[in-house]
Amino acid sequence: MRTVVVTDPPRADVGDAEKLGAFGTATVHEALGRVGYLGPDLRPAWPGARTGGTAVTVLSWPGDNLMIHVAVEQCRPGDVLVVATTSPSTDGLFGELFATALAQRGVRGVVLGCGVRDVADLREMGFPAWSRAVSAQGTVKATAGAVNVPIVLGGQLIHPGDVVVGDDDGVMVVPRADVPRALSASQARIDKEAASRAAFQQGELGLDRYGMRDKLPGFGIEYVPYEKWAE
Ligand SMILES: O=C([O-])CC(=O)C(=O)O
Ligand SMILES: [Mg+2]
Repeated sequence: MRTVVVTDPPRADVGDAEKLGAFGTATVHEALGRVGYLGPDLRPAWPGARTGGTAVTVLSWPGDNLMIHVAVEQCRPGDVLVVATTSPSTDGLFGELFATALAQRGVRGVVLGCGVRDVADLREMGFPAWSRAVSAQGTVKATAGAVNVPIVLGGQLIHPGDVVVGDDDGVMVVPRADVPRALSASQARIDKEAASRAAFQQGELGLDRYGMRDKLPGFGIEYVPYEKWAE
C-alpha cells in the first residue's frame, strides 16, 4: 500500500449530496438500479442518524487510528469521513473527540468499516455515524495508511468525492458522475411512491396497481379454496 494523502480531490456538489441524503438510502439505491448499497452490516450508531455528504476516504490499519487524525485535516464542510481498514477489525477507532473535531469542520458524519465508541455522546451531539460494530476497544496511532485513495467498503468501491448517503436503512455510495441521474431518478421514485401510497390508502392492491395479477399464472401460482386444500 502506498502511504499517501491526496489533497483537495474533486468532489460532488455538497448541496446535491444533501438532497440525496434527504431522499434516503433505499430511495437512491433503488433509483440508481439497486446498486451502491454497503450492506446490512453497517448500522447507524443511533436511531435516526441521517446524512448526505461527499466522501473523504481513509485506509487505516486495524486497531490504529493514526490516519483518521491525518484525515481530519483534509475534511471540508459537506464531507463525510469513510474509513476502511486493511484487514477486518471491530476495534473502536472513532468516538466523540473525533466527532467534535469533524463537526467543527462542517463534516456531516462518519462511516466506519470497523468499530465506533462513545455512542451516547454521538447521539447527544447529533453526529451521524455508521459502523460494523460498537466497541470500547481502544486503539494505537502507530501505522501509516492512506487518505483520499479509492477504497472498498461493504463490497462497494468508493472514490473520494463520491456522495455517501446514510440513514436507518444503512449506507450507500453514489459515484460522482452518477449524481445528476441519482437526483432525477430519486425524485421520480418519490413521486411514484406518493401516488402508490395514496392508492394503497384507498385500498387498491399492489397486485393490480403493478399489473402483476395477470402474470400470476405464469409463475405457476394457483388459488386453492381451503376446503379443497384440506381434503
Ligand atoms: O480517541 C480515540 O481513540 C477514539 C475516541 O474515543 C474518540 O475519538 O473520542
Ligand atoms: Mg473517546
